[in-house]
Amino acid sequence: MQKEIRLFSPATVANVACGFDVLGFCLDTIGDEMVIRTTEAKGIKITKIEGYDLPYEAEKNVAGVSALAMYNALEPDCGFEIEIYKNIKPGSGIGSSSASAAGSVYGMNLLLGSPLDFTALTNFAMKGEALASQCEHADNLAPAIFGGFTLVKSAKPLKILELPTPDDLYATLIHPQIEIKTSESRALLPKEIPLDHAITQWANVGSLVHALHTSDYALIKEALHDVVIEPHRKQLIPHFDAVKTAVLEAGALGCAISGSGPSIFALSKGESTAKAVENAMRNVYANTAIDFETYVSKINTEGIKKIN
Ligand SMILES: Nc1ncnc2c1ncn2[C@@H]1O[C@H](COP(=O)(O)OP(=O)(O)O)[C@@H](O)[C@H]1O
Ligand SMILES: N[C@@H](CCOP(=O)(O)O)C(=O)O
Repeated sequence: MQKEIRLFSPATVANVACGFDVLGFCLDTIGDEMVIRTTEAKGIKITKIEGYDLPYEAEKNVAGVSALAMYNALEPDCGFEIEIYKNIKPGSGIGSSSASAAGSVYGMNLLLGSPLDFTALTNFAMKGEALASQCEHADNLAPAIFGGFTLVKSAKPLKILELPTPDDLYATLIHPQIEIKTSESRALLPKEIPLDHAITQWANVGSLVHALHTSDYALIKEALHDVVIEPHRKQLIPHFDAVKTAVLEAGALGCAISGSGPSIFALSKGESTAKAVENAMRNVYANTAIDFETYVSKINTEGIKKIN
């Protein structure tokens, strides 16, 4: 008998300022929907894509690549159809590719009776993510699958640490409607970094992890800085410095590039500050010719979930 499942697959913020390729958190209000269905015919088929123009061939769509990796490893006695209802614009910096790569394997696993744990699912989803970014990074996939804040302790072998989410922490995002491909934004980065920058950055990562554990908002504020990646990428994002200045004046704890951009995120203590930060972001872009969307979101501690 055919079985199907409908999922909400959330957007995510990777890097979280200081944690390039290791830190990420999951958003609440922004995400794709996906339907995964078992079929008698073997194999993986993408049968519907709405929202954005993306390839239907499983080998060219991140959802198909991760699904095929899992399918070939498990060799189940059914096939799967995938429908993607895309709300997250590809090339957004809020984990558009990750939502699809994670959603297909998460749904297949549920339909198969959950034989795999979240780390194994993330491992298969990384194969899909690699199609988009030319690199098997898990800093969007881990928060999409586990929920909350996550730290990728190592990618090979994959080890993910779940971090606590302070109750009153809110994210605000602005997404300028331009596309920055993760693969291109990664190509800009230096292969080596000065030791003093590395020292600052790993002190900030350690401090941010400690601050999340202790709900220390003052320390979150001190730790949300990126001296390694932001100087190289910020020129891709129009008005980045103006947004950062405006949101810090509006009371945000910190502000940085979301993933590889162009989205910019800020973290704030309390919803009213997060909304004031949204206004500050909007005011900067309102006087420009660039279209944009803004979002205020609680941190989503659940991750991908079954709906209906
Ligand atoms: N299901 C999918 N969802 C999003 N992007 C996809 C998908 N399948 C393939 N892609 C390709 O991946 C690229 C977008 O991924 P990426 O550059 O990492 O953006 P994002 O930061 O939004 O994840 C685009 O080239 C897009 O065509
Ligand atoms: N660590 C990666 C994260 C990319 O995130 P995305 O949302 O832009 O795909 C990077 O910074 O390259």
